[in-house]
Amino acid sequence: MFDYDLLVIGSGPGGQKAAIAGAKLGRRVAVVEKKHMVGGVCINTGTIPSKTLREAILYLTGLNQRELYGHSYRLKDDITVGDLSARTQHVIGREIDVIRSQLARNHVEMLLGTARFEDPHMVAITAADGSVRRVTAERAVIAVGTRPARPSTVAFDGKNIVDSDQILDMERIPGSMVVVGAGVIGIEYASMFAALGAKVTVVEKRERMLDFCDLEIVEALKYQLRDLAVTFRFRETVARVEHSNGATLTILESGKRIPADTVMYSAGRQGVTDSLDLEKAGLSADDRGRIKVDNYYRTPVDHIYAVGDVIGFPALAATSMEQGRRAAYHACDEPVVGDLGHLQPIGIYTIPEISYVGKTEEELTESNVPFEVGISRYRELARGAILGDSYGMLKLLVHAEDRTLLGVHVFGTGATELVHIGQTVMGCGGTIDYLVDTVFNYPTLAESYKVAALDAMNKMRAVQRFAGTQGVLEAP
Ligand SMILES: Cc1cc2nc3c(=O)[nH]c(=O)nc-3n(C[C@H](O)[C@H](O)[C@H](O)COP(=O)(O)OP(=O)(O)OC[C@H]3O[C@@H](n4cnc5c(N)ncnc54)[C@H](O)[C@@H]3O)c2cc1C
Ligand SMILES: NC(=O)c1ccc[n+]([C@@H]2O[C@H](COP(=O)([O-])OP(=O)(O)OC[C@H]3O[C@@H](n4cnc5c(N)ncnc54)[C@H](O)[C@@H]3O)[C@@H](O)[C@H]2O)c1
Repeated sequence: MFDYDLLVIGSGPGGQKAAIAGAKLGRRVAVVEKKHMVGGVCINTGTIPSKTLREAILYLTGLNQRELYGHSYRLKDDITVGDLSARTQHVIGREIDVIRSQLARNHVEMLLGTARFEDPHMVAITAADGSVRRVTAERAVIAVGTRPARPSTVAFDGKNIVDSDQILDMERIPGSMVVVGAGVIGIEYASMFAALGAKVTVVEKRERMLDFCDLEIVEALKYQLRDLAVTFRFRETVARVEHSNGATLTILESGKRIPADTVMYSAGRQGVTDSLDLEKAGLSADDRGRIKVDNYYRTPVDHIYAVGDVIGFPALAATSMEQGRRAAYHACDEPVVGDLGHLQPIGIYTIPEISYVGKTEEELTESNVPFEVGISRYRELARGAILGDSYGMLKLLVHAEDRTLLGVHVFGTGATELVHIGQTVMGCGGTIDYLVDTVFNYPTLAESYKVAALDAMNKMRAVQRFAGTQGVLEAP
């Protein structure tokens, strides 16, 4: 009766995984995507280019080697935009190939164009040449993602005043830069340009940045960024940006004026729902273009699901993929177990990187959970010395009574990988006894788990001693 069992709009991480999951369950599936955007924001303008850029910057500037070879060490003296974009384009091209091939071998049809609803089961797809094709589907998954939010008062020109998509097309590396908005995107790019030697000023209207992260770790990041000549202006709002002869002047509401070669806006993102004609499907979006869903990613129209950035927080490639898979399973009447729950990791690819899973100290204190902190510093690990990372740290938050692991916070080399050891222990309901009693490879950064677990254990023992319950800690 319908052309497809499942129609997915958008080929970002959410759309891809929804499509493949549907196909694996034997459904006839198609994905609609604009010709130049296969792979979504994730591959073309977001996660992949920014993470590749970071890697290219770390390699070419030699930043991570300077502790070992001296502060003037650089792999290349005059780093150009060409040096950086060569690597980015290589990785983007490769990832698009992988996605195309995965979709094709799972018999997912790719319909190139922009989709809009004509009714709850029919979508019109306008191709680049203006031709329109109509298809019907029993169920649909909306995975259209977001685009940068642009204040109407700012005259973006794509060269000196840019958003976080346009920064990837920069013609030269700026000598100075204002970053508006200290969210994840703003801070990641601020650290990259600072590593390249740009004088970066970050303007953020809130009191602190990355307020969902552990305070001590954010302070450590701020210290490292200040060391790279980043200036922070918190509780400040940009009033306007002036532009003349290839230079900019950012004027803050407080009256401060900041001259810079480039101003980059990273002040939030907006769901790409305005061209979907949602009302024809019986749906609507909020003022930030986001669609409301239930626990199964089902919109108020039962056979239409929405996943990824278009449904809002946490707006990560990592979670979007899993939301896509779960939505497709539900749409195809396949059981879905559990939810994404409290073990969702956060990875922030600043220089140095941050990652965490579970609770922060602030959250535990607010909810009166007694906890102990175990810390390991990379500078005391042999692997830290070998790598030349003296600032990294791993922090474990441990329940003071049953010794279960409540949170893992990592700062420094490999943080986004290391966090998964703690996530696994937490997922299995493990205690730090496991980490204390396990042998880790040496020399590794993973060893930091044992060092931090021992630190927490020693602190808890000190409390026990004081309380007069000397002796071996009892297993919970
Ligand atoms: C600079 C930056 C860095 C990031 N870094 C990370 C990171 O390190 N880790 C992480 O987990 N996440 C990161 N993210 C977030 C991550 O990129 C997003 O969470 C993820 O891409 C969202 O996936 P999605 O499935 O919602 O779709 P998206 O990747 O947003 O793609 C949506 C697709 O839908 C298409 N589309 C929209 N409307 C239509 C229509 N009407 N018809 C057809 N197609 C349509 C678009 O063309 C687009 O290709 C970053 C984002 C940015 C911007
Ligand atoms: N490593 C990662 O996982 C990663 C990397 C990049 C982006 N992302 C995702 O992309 C999404 C978007 O990120 P984002 O950083 O653009 O948005 P955001 O909403 O997280 O941050 C925007 C920041 O800009 C500030 N701001 C807004 N207007 C301002 C103004 N006029 N002056 C000064 N400050 C202003 C806000 O207070 C806020 O702190 C996030 O949800 C994030 O999860 C994830």
